[in-house]
Amino acid sequence: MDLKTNHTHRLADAATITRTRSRLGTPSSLSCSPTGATTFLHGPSLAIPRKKTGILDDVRSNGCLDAMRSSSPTNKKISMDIGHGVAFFDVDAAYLTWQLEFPSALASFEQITNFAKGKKIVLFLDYDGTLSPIVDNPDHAFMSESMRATVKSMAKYFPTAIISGRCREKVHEFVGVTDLYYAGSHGMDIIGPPRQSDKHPTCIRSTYNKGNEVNLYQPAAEFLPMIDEVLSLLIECTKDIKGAKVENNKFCVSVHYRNVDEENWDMVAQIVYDILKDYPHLRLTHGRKVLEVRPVIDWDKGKAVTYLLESLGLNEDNDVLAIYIGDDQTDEDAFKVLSEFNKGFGILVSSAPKESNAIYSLCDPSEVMEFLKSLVVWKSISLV
Ligand SMILES: O=P(O)(O)OC[C@H]1O[C@H](O[C@H]2O[C@H](CO)[C@@H](O)[C@H](O)[C@H]2O)[C@H](O)[C@@H](O)[C@@H]1O
Repeated sequence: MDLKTNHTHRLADAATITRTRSRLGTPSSLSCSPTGATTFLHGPSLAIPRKKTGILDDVRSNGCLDAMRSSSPTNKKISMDIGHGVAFFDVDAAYLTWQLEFPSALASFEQITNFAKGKKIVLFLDYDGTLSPIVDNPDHAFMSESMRATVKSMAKYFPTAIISGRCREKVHEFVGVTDLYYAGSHGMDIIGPPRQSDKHPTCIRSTYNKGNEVNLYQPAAEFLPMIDEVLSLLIECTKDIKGAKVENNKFCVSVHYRNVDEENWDMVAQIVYDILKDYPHLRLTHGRKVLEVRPVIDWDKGKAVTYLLESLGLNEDNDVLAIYIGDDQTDEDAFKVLSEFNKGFGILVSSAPKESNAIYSLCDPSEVMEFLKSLVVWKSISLV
């Protein structure tokens, strides 16, 4: 794809910032220099974007706000009068009904292992909301030591890959286990096993931890300058919205609104929409209280799973059982690929009913850990 002919690169374009801000009713006292530095012409006190009724039309009419509201649902506790008072239950009736369609992978463990007998199991694990609980500050989404130990023992028995929306280096740092494959930026930055014959031209053979040979695959490499530009614009244009946080995920950008007052979510969305109007090669997807800006290339977590299976020499193997565990909308692409190509199945981590391409469910990261531990025990016993 020739990006240059269709898009004029601009570094933190002042016009875009000014246009976005004025559309949102940001005071005219705020302007931005071409380098992205903000200048307060009349003092910084007016720097918070204000809403103007009737202006934020796009995000209200295109369903974006609805998607933002419905992202990251949590289970509501239900109360029941049991005679001596009120008892609270962690699961509600709707969740139990939903589990008829998406049975618990723990409750179905025997069924799963019966099916897995004699098969080569490969594990794909999402990070946020799967291995670590969702927390308000993305920089503090740490994994517990017991989860780390569990993932480490998983890797002794099964090829295991972490596939995250975060930048690869960051998720590697969070997980801190070396004997795994890592795919960051929603699968657009993969460190995988060395491949014998490679159809992908942008693969680079390199050495990694312990001097092992690996393959680095970055299918969106040419988008890097564009992503950097948009990152600067997003940081600049959202900086006055209390609670908004822009995260650099290398080949994508996350715009978090979890800590923004709900009445200002439309402003966050409109800023992202307005900026993306100038970038037809970038698109927007929704995550858990986060808007994800990413290249339009035909690549996602599902493609990353296929790529890794190919790299492991297992894509044509009928005895493979790939298990993908994830909680997010972006994990659905991987669930779908596994079902469509009959390579395995997805397990959705959710404490609330949700539509999904997964087959099984788990409630939260603690259940994920229990499931992984059970797999390790089952495998170690079967080897004796
Ligand atoms: O593919 P994942 O590993 O699930 O990454 C998806 C995004 O996860 C992170 O954001 C989410 O988790 C945060 C920490 O719990 C939470 O504060 C945020 O609201 C969630 O959206 C991460 O920060 C993003 O960069 C990832 O894209």
